[in-house]
Amino acid sequence: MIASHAIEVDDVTVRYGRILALDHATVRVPTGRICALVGMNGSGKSTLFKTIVGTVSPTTGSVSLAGRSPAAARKAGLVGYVPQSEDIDWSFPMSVREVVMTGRYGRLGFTRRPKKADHAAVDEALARVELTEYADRQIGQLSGGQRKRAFVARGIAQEASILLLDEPFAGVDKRTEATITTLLRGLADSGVTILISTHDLAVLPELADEAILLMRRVVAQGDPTEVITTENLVRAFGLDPLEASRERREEASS
Ligand SMILES: Nc1ncnc2c1ncn2[C@@H]1O[C@H](COP(=O)(O)OP(=O)(O)OP(=O)(O)O)[C@@H](O)[C@H]1O
Repeated sequence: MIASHAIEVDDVTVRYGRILALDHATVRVPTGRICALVGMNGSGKSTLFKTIVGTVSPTTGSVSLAGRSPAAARKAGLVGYVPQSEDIDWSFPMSVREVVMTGRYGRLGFTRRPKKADHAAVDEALARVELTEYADRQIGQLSGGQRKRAFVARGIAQEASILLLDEPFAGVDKRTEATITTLLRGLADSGVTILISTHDLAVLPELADEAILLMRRVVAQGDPTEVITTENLVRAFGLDPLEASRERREEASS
């Protein structure tokens, strides 16, 4: 049976020593939907991802992915994770093709030797993100937007049924943003469940079926137009959003 919610996060609290990063957060993402996770710096977005992937253990609550624990889901290759760019060592001597092939590792078996089907899956994933001509470049020799697309290709090659993307639009231009959005919509339409963290409220109407506002706890979750209200933004960001963007402009120009 297919679970109606591919991602179920129940009452999860995470502490790093004395820092409370997530406070009794409950999140549900329906199968085949795109859900945007919105929150200010330090609101717990990456921590939520790490808890879902299973690299951070909650002090309260639990996570279920298509009915499995994070460890079991990871072992079964159900979850693809596109981390923040800062979390990746771009000087690592790996080509784009090799990075995308790491998405197949869970399927390669004992010998770790890719078969014809694995090469075909990697070629197809590279084509879908329009990186075929960059396949043999070292990953550090890509632009910011191409780097994001390389990791999205890894998730596609993995044939993950749950895809987590941490800030995929940070530092990318409008064209790449549109390419990634179209690609994600196609994946969701084929049944992949997608959770994306973003600061960019402007992408939400095009991108997301659902939105979650996070401020250590879940301030609101649901239809983006109902979640992204001035009242909720003030609760999540602590400032009137117009005021916040004015402050950011002033900071940038000073
Ligand atoms: N390994 C860690 N050790 C201690 N504190 C941490 C650790 N990782 C995160 N934190 C703290 O936990 C809180 C939540 O951090 P997290 O990275 O989840 O936020 P975020 O919403 O992803 O932020 P950003 O938008 O800046 O990436 C912050 O106060 C952060 O300083």
